[in-house]
Amino acid sequence: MNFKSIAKMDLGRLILALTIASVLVSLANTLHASYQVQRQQLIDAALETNHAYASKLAASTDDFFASMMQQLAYAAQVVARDFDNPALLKAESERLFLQTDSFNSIAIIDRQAQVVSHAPQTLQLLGRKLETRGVRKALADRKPLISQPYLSAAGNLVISVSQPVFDAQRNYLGMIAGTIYLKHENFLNRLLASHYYQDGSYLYVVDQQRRLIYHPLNNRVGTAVEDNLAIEEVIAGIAGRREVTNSEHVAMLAGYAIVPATGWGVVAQRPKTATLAALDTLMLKVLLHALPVAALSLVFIWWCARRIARPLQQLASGARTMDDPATAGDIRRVRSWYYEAAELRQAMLVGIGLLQRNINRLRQDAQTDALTGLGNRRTLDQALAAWEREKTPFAVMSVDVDFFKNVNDTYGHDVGDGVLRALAQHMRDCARERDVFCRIGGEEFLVLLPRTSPQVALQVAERLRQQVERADMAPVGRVTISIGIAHWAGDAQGTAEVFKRADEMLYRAKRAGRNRVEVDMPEIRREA
Ligand SMILES: Nc1nc2c(ncn2[C@@H]2O[C@H](COP(=O)(O)OP(=O)(O)OP(=O)(O)O)[C@@H](O)[C@H]2O)c(=O)[nH]1
Repeated sequence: MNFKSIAKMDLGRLILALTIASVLVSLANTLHASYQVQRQQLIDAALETNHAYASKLAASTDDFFASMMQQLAYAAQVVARDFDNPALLKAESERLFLQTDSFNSIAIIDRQAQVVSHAPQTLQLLGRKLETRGVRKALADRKPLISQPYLSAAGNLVISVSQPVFDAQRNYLGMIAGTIYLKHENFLNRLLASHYYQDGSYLYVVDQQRRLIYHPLNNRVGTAVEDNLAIEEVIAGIAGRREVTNSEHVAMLAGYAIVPATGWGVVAQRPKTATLAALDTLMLKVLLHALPVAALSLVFIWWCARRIARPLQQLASGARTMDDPATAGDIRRVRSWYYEAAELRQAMLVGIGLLQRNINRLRQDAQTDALTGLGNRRTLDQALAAWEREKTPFAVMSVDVDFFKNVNDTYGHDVGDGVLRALAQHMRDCARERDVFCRIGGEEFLVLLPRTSPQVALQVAERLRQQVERADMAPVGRVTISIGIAHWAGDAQGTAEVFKRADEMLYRAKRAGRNRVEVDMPEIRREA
């Protein structure tokens, strides 16, 4: 929309357009702000939830390991009483294996790394020397230990939890170890797998080497995860929450916590898209709730805009016809119910008053002969147009001062003007209100007498002639006039002819000796 088309808009439409624009902008702004706030809230809530959940699971896992340690410590005390008794070792290892489902296997190992008992028996490790890193480290350290993941003798990816076995004299006898097969079902992954949503949320556990201890995708267990800020922080001992990108390049909202017993990190995360999925529906609801009020306010504003614009529109249409006399009445009727419109109306009324007075004066000036104050040719034309239209019969008196040149020559032009003014006054005195007097040039005058018969016109002319003849026009003294009369009967014939005939009658009067009246009707002339 360019400036020209805006300039053609009326005030009501302008207010409405402005209001619609501002309502739309504020609606969009509200939606945008509300979208941003809701979005941030959803993200914060998801991060917080994941952090809380990761912390809870880290604590549960820690408890789980503490409980395992306790069980193994008790068993270590039992077997320490008679470490050379295979039946006792077997009974204790089977008890441990069967009584809880914490371990996938139990092994009792002497200080030469030889398996002296194990459960389940299907492992067939009895008498075998275990050279795994976990076993070597546990035997070397001689203290409670949770190992890093390693490949067991049976080829399973495992972690082992072990307690040293000391006899009553604090002699080191060996160790009792429980193993957890990371890729098999066990108590640990049952505990961790309880977190699994349909919306793509999941949880995983990494050790200090960034290796996955637990992951819902079993084949990823044992693999290392690189370039993940959440993992970097959690293995550095920092619990927290942040947005990360997972190995499949999906943006995730992650919360993470540390398992103190192992230094593992538990990471719970939810896809960002799933978290924000509800937002579009939420925004639609916000929009639907906001729309009725917005629509109602638009209707209300439209109504107000019309009421505000109406007096100005009426004043504007009045301004277009200020020269029309009816406009003042129209403007007076405008209901200017507010300050500016009332002021404008008042100013326009004053302006119209001035304009009308000026127009009337100009109109009058345009139709008035400046010297005599009688009408001029324009007045004549106007009257004729109306009478021709209405077929109004009229008589014409063509009046001319006799020997006026002598007056001018003898007394001067100014005195001549005075004579013309005096003559004009005599004409006014002799005629009626509705008659039209014009000075059409020099010392020639026309008097139009509507609805007047030639006889009556003759009487009027005679009265005028005699009055002028008797008047003392000092310093000139006596002045006479000659008059020619013609009549238009309101017939089809144009009025031009009647003036011609009135002129002819005037010249006839002049030729006949002046100071006379001649009528364009033979019978009347005879009477006269
Ligand atoms: N003072 C004055 N004289 C005017 C005006 N207009 C025309 N005249 C004069 O009127 C005179 C008209 O003279 P003429 O038309 O010759 O006729 P006349 O002397 O009146 O003689 P007749 O008409 O034949 O009786 C001229 O001298 C014009 O100069 C005017 O406005 N004022």
